[in-house]
Amino acid sequence: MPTNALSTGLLLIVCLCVLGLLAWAGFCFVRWYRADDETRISLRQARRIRWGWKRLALMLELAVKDATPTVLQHFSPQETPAKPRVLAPRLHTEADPFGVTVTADALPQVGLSAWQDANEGLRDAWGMRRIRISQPKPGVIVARGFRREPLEAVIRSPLLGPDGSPVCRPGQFVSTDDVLLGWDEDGTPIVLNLALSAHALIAGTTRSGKSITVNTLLAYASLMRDVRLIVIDPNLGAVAPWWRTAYKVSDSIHPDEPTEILRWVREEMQRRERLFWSGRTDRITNFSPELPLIVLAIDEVANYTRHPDRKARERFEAELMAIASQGAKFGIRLWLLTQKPSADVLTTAVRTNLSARICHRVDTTEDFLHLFPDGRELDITAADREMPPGVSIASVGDMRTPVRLRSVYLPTEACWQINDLMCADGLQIRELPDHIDLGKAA
Ligand SMILES: Nc1ncnc2c1ncn2[C@@H]1O[C@H](COP(=O)(O)OP(=O)(O)OP(=O)(O)O)[C@@H](O)[C@H]1O
Repeated sequence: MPTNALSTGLLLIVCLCVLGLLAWAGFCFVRWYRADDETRISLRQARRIRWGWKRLALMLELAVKDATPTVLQHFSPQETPAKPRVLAPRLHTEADPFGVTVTADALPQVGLSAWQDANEGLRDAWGMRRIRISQPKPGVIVARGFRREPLEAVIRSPLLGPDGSPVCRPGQFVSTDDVLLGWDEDGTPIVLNLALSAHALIAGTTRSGKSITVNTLLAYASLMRDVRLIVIDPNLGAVAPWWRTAYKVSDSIHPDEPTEILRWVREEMQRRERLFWSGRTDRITNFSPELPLIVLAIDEVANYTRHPDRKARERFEAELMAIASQGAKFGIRLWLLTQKPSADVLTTAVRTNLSARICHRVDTTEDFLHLFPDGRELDITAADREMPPGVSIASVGDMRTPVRLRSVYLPTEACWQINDLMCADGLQIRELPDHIDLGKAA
């Protein structure tokens, strides 16, 4: 029966619409549920942007009026001419912790310059602190709205939940996973891939945020099942939370004990050399628990390279140089931390091998130039007293130019909690040093 077929068809369409709506509602709920507090605020803002868009586009001359009659209007018997239609660019919004990214179609006569002219109006109407407008390809306009400045925000590490306790588990990561170091001033995530990266240098005066930055690195390295962590730290600051689980540790102030560790690393490099023959390769790129990537972090490296015991200092520097120049291809990643990156702390030969650079606030332009030799040509500097803790100038991975980076916030207390999880999982390999009594410390 045709009527029956019609009603079945209608019912099917209604069912499909309801299913579509349910799927959409489910998607929105999951997105909302998984978002952090700041992203939820941005999600609300994104909704407001979409709802008020047509009116706003017209007011800011980002819409065009089209007087061409539609097919229906063309054949309708009206005497009066058809009302022009408002054509506003189609929008796609994406929320993140810093604001909303709006991607829009460019219309004829409403291109990049029209959007740039409307920048102030958009900023006020959308309630943003600033909007960066770009045209990544012809026909597409991107308006990146910032509710808050990425460099001013305190951004919790993704390893922590909303209450600040760890939401990670031991062995969760591998060395090829990206480590989120932080965000640049445009809200772009800055990530580091330990397996693909090389050695690194982190500099900054006291209280500039070096430890918080290195906490992230040490935490991820500890949670990676194909990474072995070695930490040398005369201040017992960065190493303390990882003391019980790191493969090798030293808090010695004299260079001899660290030199022994470096020697072991070098011997390991020699052991790995035969893999080049069997694997017909010139570098190790695949890591596993049997052949782990070795992350070797040395805090306050100046303590060793400027130690008054000249012979001991030279032995340390010789080993360090060998690892810096040859270690990367054997699967060693050297991370050196120093307050002052000057030539008497690290020789140019060592420094040139540390290709990833993170420079927190430093005292002088010379210090900055030691990390970024072409720093005078950059319009950013870390020799800036106003630079807040946790912000640095960074160049990691295949970045072409250095960026301002706000490190994610992973406090030392949270590192201890992560390490407690590792110990509970049976990964403890040593006790805390004799003189440390956790009961008393608590
Ligand atoms: N990414 C960050 N987000 C928010 N606050 C930060 C961040 N980094 C550092 N801070 C703040 O700055 C303080 C000092 O940071 P941190 O201990 O890392 O400095 P440091 O350079 O290691 O100092 P020192 O050399 O004295 O150990 C922290 O206690 C914290 O309050």
